[in-house]
Amino acid sequence: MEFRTFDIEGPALIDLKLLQDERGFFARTFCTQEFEDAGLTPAVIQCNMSYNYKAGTIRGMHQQIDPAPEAKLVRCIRGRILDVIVDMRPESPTYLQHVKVELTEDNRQALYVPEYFAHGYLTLEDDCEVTYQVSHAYTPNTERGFRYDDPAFGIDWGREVEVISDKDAAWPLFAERDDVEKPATLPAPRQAQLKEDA
Ligand SMILES: Cc1cn([C@H]2C[C@H](O)[C@@H](COP(=O)(O)OP(=O)(O)O[C@H]3O[C@@H](C)C(=O)[C@@H](O)[C@H]3O)O2)c(=O)[nH]c1=O
Repeated sequence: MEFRTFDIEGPALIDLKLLQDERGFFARTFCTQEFEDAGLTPAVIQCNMSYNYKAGTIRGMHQQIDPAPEAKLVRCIRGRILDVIVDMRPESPTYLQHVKVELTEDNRQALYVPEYFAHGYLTLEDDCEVTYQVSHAYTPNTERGFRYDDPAFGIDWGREVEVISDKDAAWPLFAERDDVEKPATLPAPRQAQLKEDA
């Protein structure tokens, strides 16, 4: 695997190393040692899959807080998604900034989502399937959610959202909440860059 990092501390974009032969290829998709060497949390407690009928379906933005924070490794195995994470660590110099990547069945990339980040994705085609492994058992009462279109994040999703759960449509806006740490002035929204592109 090849790990690329962003100018936000923590997340990583992971490329597979394909070992090709006449049958096709072999690739390692997860390795405790390689994750440790790259400074990522390697715990896998649960593996999940979600399927989406329609392009324009959004899930998120979801965050697990203490005492059950989750690191995630997200991969799109069918179709194309826009995967977005927001730095929700108040002590971070990049608090409220986001990472946005396109994960597709063709690029086979995975996004490593560190603990405390909010995560969401938008399908760019019909019939998208996403798998992700998580570092903590699902704990519904530590889930916190944010609006995908929250002006505090300023995420450009690039297309209309057509399908959203009632739960995700109803999250309160960052500016109106009392369960988050608010800076005296909200920073301008910013999308992180891959280090090699910065
Ligand atoms: C996430 C999850 C949900 N569920 C249940 C709760 C509910 O009945 C049903 C659907 O849940 P949700 O609507 O929360 O599913 P979904 O919107 O797909 O939630 C997921 O969104 C993405 C963006 C993430 O980052 C994931 O961690 C997870 O939060 O599945 C579990 O039983 N175990 C789980 O681990």
